[in-house]
Amino acid sequence: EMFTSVMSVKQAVFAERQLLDYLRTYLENEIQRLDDIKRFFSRVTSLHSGIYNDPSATIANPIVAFKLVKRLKSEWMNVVHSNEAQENIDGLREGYRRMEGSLPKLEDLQGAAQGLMRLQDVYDLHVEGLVRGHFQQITNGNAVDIYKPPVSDTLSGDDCFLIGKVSYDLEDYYHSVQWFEEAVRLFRGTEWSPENEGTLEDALDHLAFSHFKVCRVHFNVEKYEKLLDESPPVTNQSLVLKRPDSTNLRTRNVYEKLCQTKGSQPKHFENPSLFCDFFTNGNPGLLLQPIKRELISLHPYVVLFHSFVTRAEAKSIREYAVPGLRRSVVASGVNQSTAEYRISKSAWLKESAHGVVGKVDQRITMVTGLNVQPPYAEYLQVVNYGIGGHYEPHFDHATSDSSPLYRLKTGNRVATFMMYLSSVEAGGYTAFIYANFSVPVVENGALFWWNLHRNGQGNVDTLHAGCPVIVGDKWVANKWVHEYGQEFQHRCSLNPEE
Ligand SMILES: O=C(O)CCC(=O)C(=O)O
Ligand SMILES: [Fe+2]
Repeated sequence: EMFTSVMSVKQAVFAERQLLDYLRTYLENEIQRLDDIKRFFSRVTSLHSGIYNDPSATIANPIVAFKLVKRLKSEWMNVVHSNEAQENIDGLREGYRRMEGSLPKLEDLQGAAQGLMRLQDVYDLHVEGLVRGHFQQITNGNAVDIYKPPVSDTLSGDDCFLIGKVSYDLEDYYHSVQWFEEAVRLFRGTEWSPENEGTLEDALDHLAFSHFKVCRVHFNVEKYEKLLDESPPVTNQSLVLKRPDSTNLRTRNVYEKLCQTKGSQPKHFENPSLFCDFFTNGNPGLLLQPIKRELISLHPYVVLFHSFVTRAEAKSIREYAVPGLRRSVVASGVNQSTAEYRISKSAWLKESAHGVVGKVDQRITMVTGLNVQPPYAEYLQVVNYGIGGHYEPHFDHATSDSSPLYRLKTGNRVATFMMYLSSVEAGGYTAFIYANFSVPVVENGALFWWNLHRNGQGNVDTLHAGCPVIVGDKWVANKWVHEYGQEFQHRCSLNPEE
């Protein structure tokens, strides 16, 4: 599940370096082997253009005759039946086999392809742009960069073919049509390569079937043949692709808009009850270095603390979490399971005695007044997002009595304290769907909000999401505070309105 965390993808770079070493050895051995054969070839060729030009005279020489017989009986056989080629390829395959455990699996390829398609959808990216390594939207007929990466790469025909194939296998013909069209266009201009999975014919074949599925009419053979013959790229202008509707279309539209923009985040000057200040919470520990507080929203109550952790603290928490990173799970009935809608890896830092984690816990208590010691809060959860990693709209608090969150026996998650432990080049906003605003990743900052009303009911306005990361290695850490132990900080109320 390498694709679920950029951290794990980074490790794949080392695996490929090792493979390069094996391939280099293989190539050197093969070049050596062919050089040896070439030497034999030249030697025998020169005999035939030299002393054998007068065969009757030469063959009479017993030495020459012996050498001819020996060559034909022995040397040719040794050359033709050499095992060296086999030994070389076996060596390469053995090296590859040793590496196999640390190489991506089929699910990683599928996950990475789906990550790209997720970016395409959520940020409304233009496929031709992606193929050229650009993150672009079409606005009034012009391609506009939403992010210009300093380093980039382009996609080949075969890359597009595989992305198309992933969606095709999932019967998602909306995406497969678009990617196969690109594959066809690119395959046309390039030669076959040994590393390719597909060919122009494969791409056309799959494109034709995808078209048929999208249009629900037979893609006529005539058109198909025309596609084969035509040399300029074929983009099917007549076909207007419609993205399949999802069950939660309303939240999807708002969610995607909030990922692309900050939404209707109220400006502080428009709403005087929103403000920024230096905050000590009356705590002597913060007197010398108050926290920069920005009140972002009143309903729900959301606060952003700037520079909540130092860069060094963020780094050591990330490093401390790496060995424990596992595919993130979500509550599913009484259990937990992995889900498409949460693509990341996470680690629970149970050793809160560890210096930095303890210090951060203390600081959360100073700023919020909340008791963050287990079992009144959960261990710190550190999260690293993957390729197009995201967390679709969800509540942090339990919405069903059977939720595994109640195992701590300290009630529901009354509040969330979420720290951004990295910056992100593009994407990855935290979006509050019903509240209609989003917060971009603020490196070393922390977001705080109450999940529950004072009456203990979940506040539906806290529905929130982590938008897909376009480019970057996004890390966050969650401290979820439970109801029990906070009675004096978050007083309860019987008022159904509170
Ligand atoms: O990554 C984000 O911005 C949000 C993460 C989140 O909501 C969560 O981990 O529960
Ligand atoms: Fe959340």
